[in-house]
Amino acid sequence: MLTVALAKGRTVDDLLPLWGSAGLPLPSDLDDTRALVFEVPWSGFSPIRYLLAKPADVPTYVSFGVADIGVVGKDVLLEQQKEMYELLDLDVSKCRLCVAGLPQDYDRRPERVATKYPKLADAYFRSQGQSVEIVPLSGSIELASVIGLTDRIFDLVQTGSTLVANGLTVFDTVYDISARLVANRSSYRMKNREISEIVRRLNQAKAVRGDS
Ligand SMILES: Nc1ncnc2c1ncn2[C@@H]1O[C@H](COP(=O)(O)OP(=O)(O)OP(=O)(O)O)[C@@H](O)[C@H]1O
Ligand SMILES: O=P(O)(O)OC[C@H]1O[C@H](OP(=O)(O)OP(=O)(O)O)[C@H](O)[C@@H]1O
Repeated sequence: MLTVALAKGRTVDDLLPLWGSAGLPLPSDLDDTRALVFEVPWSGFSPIRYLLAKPADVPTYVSFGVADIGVVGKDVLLEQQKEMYELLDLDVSKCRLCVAGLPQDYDRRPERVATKYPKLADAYFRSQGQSVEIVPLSGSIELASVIGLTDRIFDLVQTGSTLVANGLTVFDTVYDISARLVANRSSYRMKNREISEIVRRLNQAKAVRGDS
C-alpha cells in the first residue's frame, strides 16, 4: 500500500485533473462524502490510500512517514522546512507570495506585517534590513491592512482580485508558488517502484498538457 497525503481544498481540486490524465487511480466520490481516507486499487501496483489533510498538516504526515508521498503548496513547504524530498513541480495552484499594502503606505517604513507565513515574512523583512513586528493570522489576511492593524501583508496573490477589492496593491513579489509532489525519505527508497512510476506518469501528463 502506498499512502498519499493530499492538501484538501484548492490543491486537490486543481491536482485531480492532472492526476487523472496521468492515468493514476482517482478517489471517486470525493465531493459526496465527509470521508478523509480513500483506498483505490492500482492495476499492476500496490493500491493507493489517499489521505485528505489540511494543507498545513501535509508535511507532518509525510515527514513522520505515515504518508509516503504528498501534494502540497510550495508556500507551506518553504514556511515549515521539514525533512523530505521534493520530487516534482506540478504546475498547478500557481500563485505568488507577495508583500502588499495600501498604496499610500508604499513609501513609509513598514512597522507591522500580517501573515500566515511568519517565518518567511520575518526572513524577508530582515533581508531588507527592516525590523518589523509580525502579526500571525490564519486567513483573510487582507483584512488586517484594510482596518489598520498592520501596514503590510505578506500573502498569496493569484488574480489580484482580493487585493483590488480591498484597495490594496502589490509592493514586492517574493516567491513563485505552485503545488509540489513530496516524498518521505525512507519511503522513497522502500517504495521506489510506485513512487517513480507516479513521477514518470505525472511528468508525461505535464508534457502533454504543456503541448496542448
Ligand atoms: N488564490 C490562490 N490561487 C492559487 N493557489 C492558491 C491560492 N491561494 C492559495 N493557493 C495555494 O493553494 C494552497 C491551499 O490554499 P487554500 O486556500 O485552499 O488553503 P488554506 O486556506 O491554507 O486552507 P485551510 O484554511 O482550509 O487550512 C496554498 O497553500 C497555496 O499553495
Ligand atoms: O489574488 P486572488 O486570486 O484574489 O487570490 C488571493 C487570495 O486567495 C487566498 O485566500 P483564500 O481564498 O485561500 O482564503 P483565506 O484568506 O481564508 O486563506 C489568498 O490568501 C488571498 O486572499
